[in-house]
Amino acid sequence: MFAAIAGRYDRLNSVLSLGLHHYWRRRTVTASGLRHGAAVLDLCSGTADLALAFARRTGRDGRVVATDFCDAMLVRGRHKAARHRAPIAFALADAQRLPFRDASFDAVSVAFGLRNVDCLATALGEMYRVLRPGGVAVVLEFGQPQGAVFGPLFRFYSRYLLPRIGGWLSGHSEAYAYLPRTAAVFPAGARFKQAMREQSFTDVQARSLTGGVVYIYRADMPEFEDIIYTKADGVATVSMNRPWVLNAFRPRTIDEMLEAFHDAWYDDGIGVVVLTGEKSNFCTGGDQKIRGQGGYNDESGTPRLQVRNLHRTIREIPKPVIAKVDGYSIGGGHVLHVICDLTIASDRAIFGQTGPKVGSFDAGFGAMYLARIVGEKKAREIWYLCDQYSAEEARDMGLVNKVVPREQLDEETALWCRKILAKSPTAIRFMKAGFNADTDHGYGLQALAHGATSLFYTSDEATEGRTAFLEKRQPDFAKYRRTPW
Ligand SMILES: CC(C)(COP(=O)(O)OP(=O)(O)OC[C@H]1O[C@@H](n2cnc3c(N)ncnc32)[C@H](O)[C@@H]1OP(=O)(O)O)[C@@H](O)C(=O)NCCC(=O)NCCSC(=O)CCC(=O)c1ccccc1C(=O)O
Repeated sequence: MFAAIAGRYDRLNSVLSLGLHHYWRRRTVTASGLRHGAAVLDLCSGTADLALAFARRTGRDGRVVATDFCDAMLVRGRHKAARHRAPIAFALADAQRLPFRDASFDAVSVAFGLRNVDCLATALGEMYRVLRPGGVAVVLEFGQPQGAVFGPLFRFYSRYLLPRIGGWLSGHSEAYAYLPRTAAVFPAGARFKQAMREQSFTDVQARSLTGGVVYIYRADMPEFEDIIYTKADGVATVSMNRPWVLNAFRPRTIDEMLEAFHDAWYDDGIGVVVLTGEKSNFCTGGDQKIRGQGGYNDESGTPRLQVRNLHRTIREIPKPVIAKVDGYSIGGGHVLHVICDLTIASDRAIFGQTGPKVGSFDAGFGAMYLARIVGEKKAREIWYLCDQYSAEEARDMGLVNKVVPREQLDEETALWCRKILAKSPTAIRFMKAGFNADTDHGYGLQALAHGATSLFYTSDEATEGRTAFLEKRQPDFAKYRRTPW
């Protein structure tokens, strides 16, 4: 159908929109806020009008890639780009399976295309995937104008006049009956904003133009790569987002969590922080796959894990931190929930330490504060045996405040947040400081303990633990049992 109308597509766009489509596209480019030199991916480009508008904005140093699943449209776009000497690359591509690497564009745009895809969520997910952190998505799409006069007028135009004029000028009446049909059922406005939020876009905005005939949506790809950080109704949520390793963390993850916690600390609108993990797991501690000879390597290859600062920040932020735990809370991921003020767990949560199995330990708050919570004998059992404990067992030992069925975890956590937010923030702040005071002496111990862990990481014994995990075998520590110092 799209191939059949490609030849007359541009002229019909101008006739049917009374020339407004150029203005709408210019406004879309402006809404993106992009500058010279940016890399833009335009989806469902058709004859490349929006890609051309972007190319004018991003200039010679920029990169614009125009894609469509209809080759006949792209052929027209290619000729047009050549006529305008616009540096645009063209690619045949399905918006639901983009042939581009993760995080490779500053902006992804689409005009009048998303209502044609089979699965909107999949296409939005792909847009999110190829955007780099801090990038922007802009969508231009039809709305459904309301209002006592303009609404019925517009519906009359799109139901009766547009298909006739379109059919008459293009010779393909079905194509121009299809357009108003899909526009009328597209989830415009608030529903589309929600669809974008569900794909983790943040700061989603919608602006209606020409009385609601079209909407421009603009949304951000969060600056963070390893976490999802959101703020709503007085609650900041920090969610670890590396599901392929069950949310195990690397140096960048810890750096980003620190940044998010500091933002929540200084935001007067925030009264509670929720720490959680994406895709049904909390966290499984340090990422053993990037653990080198001296510890957890950052992207430049330097061992540098700011776990000590993160533990301090969770303790010191003058607002309660609630761990919302589903799935595994294991190793360094277990220590994180231990340090949080409160823990709410789903009935499928699993808790435990693994350090002595994988060549690691936390002899700081991970030992001392754990023992304060569950008692000396139990804390020693947890670290020496490295067993796993169910949510009910964790609750029975005082490690978890409440266990709820998985489907109630969000609502229960939100309820606890609301209860806290209704209380005096100063009273809560001083109560937290008072509770902390009892174990604040642990800071020196923590510095020594984490220093010892870093030194331990350089040893053959610790390397055996890590290597055994990666090779999926039991570690052999027998030869490291030496005469005590
Ligand atoms: C959590 C498991 C028990 C889950 O087991 P299972 O259900 O069988 O799933 P798997 O197939 O094992 O996992 C799926 C997939 O994820 C990968 N993965 C899981 N966890 C990690 C991880 N931590 N690092 C890297 N990769 C991980 C796993 O390999 C699979 O991938 P494939 O490619 O498919 O193989 C089990 O997964 C498990 O035991 N995981 C390891 C838990 C662990 O030992 N964590 C590290 C503990 S040490 C630590 O966290 C220190 C860091 C730290 O915080 C610290 C540093 C310095 C001083 C103090 C501290 C401190 O702890 O406070």
